[in-house]
Amino acid sequence: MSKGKKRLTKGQLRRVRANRDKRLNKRNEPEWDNDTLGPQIPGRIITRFGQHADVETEEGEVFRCNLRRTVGSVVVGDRVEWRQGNEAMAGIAGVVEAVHPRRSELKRPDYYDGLKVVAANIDQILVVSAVVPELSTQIIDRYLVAAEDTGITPVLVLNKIDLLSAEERQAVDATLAPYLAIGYRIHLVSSETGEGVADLEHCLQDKVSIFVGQSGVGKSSLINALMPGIELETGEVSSNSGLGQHTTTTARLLRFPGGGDLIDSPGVREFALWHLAPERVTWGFKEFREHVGGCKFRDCKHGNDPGCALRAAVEQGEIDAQRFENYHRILESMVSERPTRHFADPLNDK
Ligand SMILES: Nc1nc2c(ncn2[C@@H]2O[C@H](COP(=O)(O)OP(=O)(O)OP(=O)(O)O)[C@@H](O)[C@H]2O)c(=O)[nH]1
Ligand SMILES: [Zn+2]
Repeated sequence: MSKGKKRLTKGQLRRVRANRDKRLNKRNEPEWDNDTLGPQIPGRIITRFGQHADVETEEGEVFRCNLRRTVGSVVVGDRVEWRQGNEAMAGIAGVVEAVHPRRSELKRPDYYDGLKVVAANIDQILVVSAVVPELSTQIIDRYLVAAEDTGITPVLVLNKIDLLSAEERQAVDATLAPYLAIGYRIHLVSSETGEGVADLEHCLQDKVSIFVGQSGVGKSSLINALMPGIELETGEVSSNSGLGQHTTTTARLLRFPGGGDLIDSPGVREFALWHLAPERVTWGFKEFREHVGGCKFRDCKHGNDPGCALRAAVEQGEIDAQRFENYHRILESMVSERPTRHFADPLNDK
C-alpha cells in the first residue's frame, strides 16, 4: 500500500464489505417470470443507481428496470437489450438482459475493483477552461492526457471570452495555436453573451459528449445555455436547488435540444484528476508519439538525458516548448499526488 493512503480500521472494512454484499444481494429481486416478459427491446441506459437502471427506448420512452445477475457491469450510456414485464413489480417495469459491446469507456479508480467504468459510449470529451482569471495550458494538457488515455476525442472549449479585450484575445489565440497545429478542435465561447454557442451546439450533434474542467470555468452555465430548462446549479445559485441526491451524484444522460447527448455528473466532470501511469502521460501528448522511439536510451526520462529525441524535437521547433514543460510538471504532480488524491472515500462513495 502506498505511503499516505488512508487505511481503514477492521471495523470500517467490515462495514464497507457488509454494505457491498447487501447491494450485490439485492440484484436477486424482484424475480421475473420469463413467460410473462415481453420480447427483447433495444434501449440505452440513461441513469444507473443502486440495482436499478432507467432505460430509454428508441422512441424516447423511459422505463425503470432491474438487472439480470448475469449482465455484469451496466453504466450510463450503455446500449442494452431489455424486456418489459406485463405488470410493474414494485415500480420496476422490466429487466435488462444484455449489454452491447462498448465503443468507449470512462473509468475511475475504485476501492474494490481497481478501475471501475462510470460511463460508456462517449464520443467526445469537451475540456472546458475559462480564459479568466488566467488560461492554464498545464490544466488543459492534463485533461488532454486523460482524454487521450481513454481513446475518446477531446475538444477544447474556452469559456468567458466576453471578458477579454481585443489584445487579450490575441494573446489567447497565440497560446492556443500549438493545439490547433497538432489537430485539436477549439471553441471560443461565452455562455454569458452566447458567442460561439451555436458552433458548439453544432459540434455536439449526433454525438454523446461529456463536459469536464475545473470548478468555476462555467460548465454548468454552458450546459444551461445549450439545454434551456435544465437549470443546472451554477456558482451563484444557492445549494438549495431541490435536486435530489440521485440527480447530483449519479451520472445521467440528457438530450441537447439541438441534437446530441450529454452525460453529466460531478464524478464524470472530475475525471482528469484520476491516476495515470507515467508512460500513459507520455502517450497522452500525442505529438510526442512519433519521436519517443528515437531516444538513445530506452528508459529515457526526456529530461536532461543524452540523446533525447523529444528534447531535440523541442529544439527544432517540432514540439511546442510549453507543452514539453507542462509534460514534466504533470508527471511530477502525479507522483506527488498519487497516495491520496485519486481514491474516493470508500465509506462515503455510493
Ligand atoms: N463573464 C462570464 N462569466 C461566466 C461565463 N460562464 C460562466 N460564468 C460565471 O462563472 C461562474 C461559475 O460558473 P459555473 O457554470 O457554476 O461553473 P462550473 O464549471 O459549472 O463550476 P462547478 O459546478 O463548480 O464545476 C458563475 O458565476 C458564472 O456566472 C461567461 O461566459 N462569462
Ligand atoms: Zn527522451
